[in-house]
Amino acid sequence: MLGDLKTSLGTLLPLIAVTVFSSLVFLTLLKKNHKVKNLPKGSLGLPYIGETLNFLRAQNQNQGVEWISERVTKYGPVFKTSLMGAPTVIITGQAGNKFVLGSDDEIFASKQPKTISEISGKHHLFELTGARYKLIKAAMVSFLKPECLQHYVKHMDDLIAKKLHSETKDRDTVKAVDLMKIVTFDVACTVLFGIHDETIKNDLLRDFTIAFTAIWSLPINFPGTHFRKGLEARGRIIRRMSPIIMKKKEDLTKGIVYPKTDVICSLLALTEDTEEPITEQEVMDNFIMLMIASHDTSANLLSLMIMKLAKDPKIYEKIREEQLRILSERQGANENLTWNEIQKMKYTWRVAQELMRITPPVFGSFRKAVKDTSFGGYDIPKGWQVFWVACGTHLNKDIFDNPTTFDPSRFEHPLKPIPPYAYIPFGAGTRMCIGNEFGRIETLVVIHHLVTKFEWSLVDPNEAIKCQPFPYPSLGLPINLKPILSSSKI
Ligand code: HEM
Repeated sequence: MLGDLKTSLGTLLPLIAVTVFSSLVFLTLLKKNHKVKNLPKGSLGLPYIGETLNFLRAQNQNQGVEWISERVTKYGPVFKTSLMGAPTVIITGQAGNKFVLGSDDEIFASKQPKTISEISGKHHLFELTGARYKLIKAAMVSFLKPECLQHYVKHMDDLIAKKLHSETKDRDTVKAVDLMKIVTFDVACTVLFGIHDETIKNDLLRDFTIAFTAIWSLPINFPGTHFRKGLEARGRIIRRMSPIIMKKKEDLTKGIVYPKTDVICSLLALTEDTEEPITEQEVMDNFIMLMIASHDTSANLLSLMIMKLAKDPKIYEKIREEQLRILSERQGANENLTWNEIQKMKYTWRVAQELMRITPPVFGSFRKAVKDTSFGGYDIPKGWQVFWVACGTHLNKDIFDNPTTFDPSRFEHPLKPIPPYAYIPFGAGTRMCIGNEFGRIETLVVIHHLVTKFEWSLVDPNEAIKCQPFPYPSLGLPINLKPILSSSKI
């Protein structure tokens, strides 16, 4: 992000133009709101830039929670700021989460920063509302619901075991973040999208890596910027994927594949059932969006788990015990994990839940007020952004006792029930994550293979976390990895 600013003087010229133009838009938005009497307290900072750089700097230093809590202390749980070029109201707390996440499209539209919509496209779930949103979401959910996913456990298990083996073979040290990104990308390509060709997968991974970086840059379309490189990567992804999508369409008509074969097929199958058939553009944009939504989030959770397990041998041992017990109770000659075995991984998942409580992969997300509304006694003008954050409830001592203590057992026997909209690593309400079950299975299978086959230690036990915007170890988490040779049934 700051690298973009430094590239060259040439880069700054379009930035100035964008800033001047956007400042005018920004001032117009504010002017329009002159009738609004009671805006939340807080600072809008400079026009357009607002408090963006300050916020991103805090995120980069893993101080996002502190950035929010300083303002909550100063202004209260609902406060105004300006982020990513637009006036923004940040709403914290359980009632606030319920208001933002529980409201429908008529009050808040799902709204992503320009970089996301330009790179992932404008025809996917995050950008859609109304009947089209429901239709496309239903097609994806038909593949992602547990009843369907349980048929893919064996496939995922095979893929993950092979990938972990091939990527760590003859290596004493690996960067765990890269390893997890490679594994989750491979699973998404193969299981979600039915792409099996290794060369295509490698090319796609290269371009998606460029696209991921561009999503968190300044939206300056100029040679050399991350954003321009991201748009070029999008072009290459489209050229590579078009023939694959066309072929699946033909195969679907011939009955060679069927809607539940993968997510692309389930989207293409919509063509026959709707008055307004699904377009290739819609399939493409939803493919790109889903790849972005599914891959980095799970890789992030897994990287944090690898870090936690290396730092806390007691938790590593308890998870390993659970996983070995599952293997020892296995009947017959089955070599693969089963759906039932996944359901037995209760402690392992509680560790993941507790990690996502303290360090959620998704810090928060934007909405846009579709009409004037109000919350907590303050007005929220039409056109303003609203930002919900997980930390407002995840670290609240009235909801979670000793909120900074890492204690997976709080998800086993909670002393008091967790209220709705308080634990939200996957969001909540209408726009709640539809891939949570896929993410859960993938995480548990990877951890199963890691703890039953490997021991590892951190190269730098003091490695810091940096939010980019996901909270990744800043050096990519290099680990010394050692295979465990003695376990039976492994
Ligand atoms: C640990 C893994 C994951 C985490 C922490 C996570 C988190 C989230 C969160 C917080 C949201 C809500 C965003 C908002 O309200 O603006 C969301 C939405 C979404 N996620 Fe996930 N996610 C994960 C894995 C996945 C996977 C594996 C997939 C796909 C297979 C996926 C697909 C989606 C989609 C499509 C949405 C948008 C839903 C909608 O707008 O209706 N996610 N995710």
